[in-house]
Amino acid sequence: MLSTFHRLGFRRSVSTYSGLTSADFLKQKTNEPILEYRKGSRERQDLEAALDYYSKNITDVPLRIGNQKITNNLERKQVIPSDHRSTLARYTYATGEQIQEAINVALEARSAWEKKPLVERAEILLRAADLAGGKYRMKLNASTMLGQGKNIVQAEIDAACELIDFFRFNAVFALELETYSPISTKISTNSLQYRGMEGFVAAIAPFNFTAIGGNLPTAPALMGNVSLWKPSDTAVLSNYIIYELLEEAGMPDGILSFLPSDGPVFGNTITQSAHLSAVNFTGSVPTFKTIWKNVADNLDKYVTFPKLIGECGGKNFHFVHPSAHIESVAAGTARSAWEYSGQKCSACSRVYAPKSIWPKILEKISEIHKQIKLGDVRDGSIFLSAVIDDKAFERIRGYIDYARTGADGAKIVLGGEYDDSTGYFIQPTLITVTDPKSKLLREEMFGPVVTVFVYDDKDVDQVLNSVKDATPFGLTGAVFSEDKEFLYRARDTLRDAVGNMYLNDKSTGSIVGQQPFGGSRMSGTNDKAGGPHYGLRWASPLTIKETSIPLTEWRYPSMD
Ligand SMILES: NC(=O)c1ccc[n+]([C@@H]2O[C@H](COP(=O)([O-])OP(=O)(O)OC[C@H]3O[C@@H](n4cnc5c(N)ncnc54)[C@H](O)[C@@H]3O)[C@@H](O)[C@H]2O)c1
Ligand SMILES: N[C@@H](CCC=O)C(=O)O
Repeated sequence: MLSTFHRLGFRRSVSTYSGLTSADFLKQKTNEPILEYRKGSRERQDLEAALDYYSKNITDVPLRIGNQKITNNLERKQVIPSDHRSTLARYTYATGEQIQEAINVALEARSAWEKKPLVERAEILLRAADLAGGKYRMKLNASTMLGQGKNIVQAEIDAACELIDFFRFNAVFALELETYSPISTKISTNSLQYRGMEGFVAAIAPFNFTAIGGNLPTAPALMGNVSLWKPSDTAVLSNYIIYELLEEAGMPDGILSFLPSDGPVFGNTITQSAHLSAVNFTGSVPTFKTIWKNVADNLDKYVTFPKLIGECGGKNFHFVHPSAHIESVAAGTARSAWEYSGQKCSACSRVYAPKSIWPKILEKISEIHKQIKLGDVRDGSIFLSAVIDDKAFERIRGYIDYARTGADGAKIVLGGEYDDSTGYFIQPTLITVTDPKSKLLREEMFGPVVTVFVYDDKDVDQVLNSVKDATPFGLTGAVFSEDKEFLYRARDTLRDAVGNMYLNDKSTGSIVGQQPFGGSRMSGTNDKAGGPHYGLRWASPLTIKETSIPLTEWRYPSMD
């Protein structure tokens, strides 16, 4: 495989901040290193310059359809959540007609793209990875920090490292798929081609991970598909920077259209097209259900059955056994529940803790809570910043106010304050409840709020069993126990309740190539982005049998 890249002129001369290039990656298959951004370092200075630039300049984001850059209107704004009077970018919504035009352009571009050798498409992603690691790294990080409310490290692990990893691992996993060939015999030569799907893919992205925005349209494109990319309204700028770097990496016109748009207008237009081949969605359960229902309503129209891939929400748990390592429960829970304001689909939002050690855990979490700083994303010392927008602020505030009434035996133990005068700030909050069926333990809040149910130690097995089916979700969960017999029993009991399980570790932080990610039940179709089989979801494999000895006999031997 390496020699193929060298033959194609894949050079080492690219400069990246971490020093790891795609050429190195092909030999080592390692994840993109996370930069530290210490004060005064080169990367910190460059990041601060990029933050300064985007803070002072409003960026215009066009629609991209084929070779057109459409900048009419630009009536919509992406604001900075921690300073919501400041505009980061201006953009416009694609109309239904423009989305239809993008479908036509994509269908036109599809045939030549799908016939290109996979290695040539992979090479574009590998070049894109190097651009993301070098020239574009600070643009990606600064736009993600300002637009999506991430602190330095949260932006770096997402917009730089995870994006780069998606590009590189997807490319290599796809090339590895191609190494399989079916058995051929004396009379027939058999082959399997990982053909792209007939039609177009609609890639619908969430706000919370820039890397997911980049992965949803490009993983299908790698496999020979054409994608309509609909970014989230609150991640338009960072997603467009990915579009630009892909263009620089050699992505031809028409393969990806960039279409900020009203969700229902986009959803209705793509599901009414006979040529929809797949939806690659990441976002909330209600939106995915709407899309699925739209597809069902249009089922008689389609040329091919559209594949529906959706990664959705969660109500992720930390289950603590009396033998658990207390510091690790406290640090893991504070990190998982509060970093990025609990806006990771995998964030811990419910904890089951035994009475015997809960006071010690709470003491440690309280110490952490005292040191945590909430503030503007440009302040390098913050742990978390504002939540994404006014709707999120209202939703999370509603849950905190519910807890404040004392319903379900709720008590706000840490945090509980909020203020949206400058930014959508919500303090990291910890609530205890006495009712194990409380909605605070069942519903996804998607904010920096964790709910704890303290159980009697003698009930540990009964509580473990109840966690299994306590919510409709099945995304992530963690068990903390130094008692290995219990740890593995819990792992087996909770097998259907998660797609990613953590033993003695927090429920967030999956890494491409290390923990392929996705959940089941209402958390999604569990296609494991970042894993070796993800590419298969975007192929419509074609099997070809070529016979060298003509078939002339029609009778079976048994007939004689
Ligand atoms: N499981 C995962 O891998 C994963 C990863 C990230 C986020 N998430 C989930 O995503 C959610 C947060 O993201 P969000 O707030 O951006 O989600 P969302 O459902 O509000 O929006 C997701 C996307 O769908 C679009 N949309 C809205 N209505 C639509 C319609 N009718 N048809 C087509 N598209 C439509 C939105 O504009 C946006 O681009 C949380 O529930 C989180 O758990 C899951
Ligand atoms: N891969 C991420 C979650 C993605 C969803 O938001 C994590 O596990 O931290």
